[in-house]
Amino acid sequence: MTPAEIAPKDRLIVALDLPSVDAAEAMVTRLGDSVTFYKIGYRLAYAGGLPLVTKLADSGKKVFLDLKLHDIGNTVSQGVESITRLGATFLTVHAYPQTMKGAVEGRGSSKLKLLAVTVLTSYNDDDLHAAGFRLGVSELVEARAQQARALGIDGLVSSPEEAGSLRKIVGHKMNLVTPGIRPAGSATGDQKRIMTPGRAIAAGADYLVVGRPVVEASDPKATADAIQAEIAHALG
Ligand SMILES: O=C(O)c1cc(=O)[nH]c(=O)n1[C@@H]1O[C@H](COP(=O)(O)O)[C@@H](O)[C@H]1O
Repeated sequence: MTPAEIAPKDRLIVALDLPSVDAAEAMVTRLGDSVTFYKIGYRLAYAGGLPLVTKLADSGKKVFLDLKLHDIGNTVSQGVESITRLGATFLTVHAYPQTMKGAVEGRGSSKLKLLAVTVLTSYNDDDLHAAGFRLGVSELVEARAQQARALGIDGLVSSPEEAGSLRKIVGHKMNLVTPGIRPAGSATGDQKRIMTPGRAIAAGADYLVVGRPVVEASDPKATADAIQAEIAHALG
């Protein structure tokens, strides 16, 4: 989808990083109309949250299933084929060529959009070098974006810090989905490459993924509304 085709409200994706399906459903109820797009990741998926993907999708919400798949190509392909039946809008895989190729094969002609995770937002250059990588963050993000585009991946997950350079590489052919979002004054936690919601949109991000600043807020709905207002303001 081009930026103009994305409903402004859909640009905020709230990560339901909560311990149980009951807690996640209570949060969805609490957030009400303020949030249209939810992410289900490790914590909830491994706590029985996969059926919630279909339940939320059937209720009219959009779902980003964040399983960050990475395995031999055949296994990734078969896993993605199973996931196409859940009704998610987005699915993450790590941006390794064999993994991305397998995911594209498994997705087939379904409507599931594949996002490649370039370099996790908790990593900086030192973390990459410690993990054995030769390239720094910006070089590796760009190299992986080029490979993802060539393999038919639909979007990229990166920090908003890389949104400007990624847009030059992929134009509007791929969606840029950015975690590492921190409203002014909120705790950074383990994130290292962060931006405020407004700055991330101005930098060219299509979707903002926000977890703890919303789900751990004393008033999650008011926090989500404030982020939505910041996004709308940045979009002009
Ligand atoms: O794929 C992701 O969603 C992801 C990629 C990345 O590089 N960094 C990152 O933080 N995420 C996810 O985005 C969410 C961010 O959560 P908060 O740091 O609590 O806002 C978490 O669910 C992460 O798993």
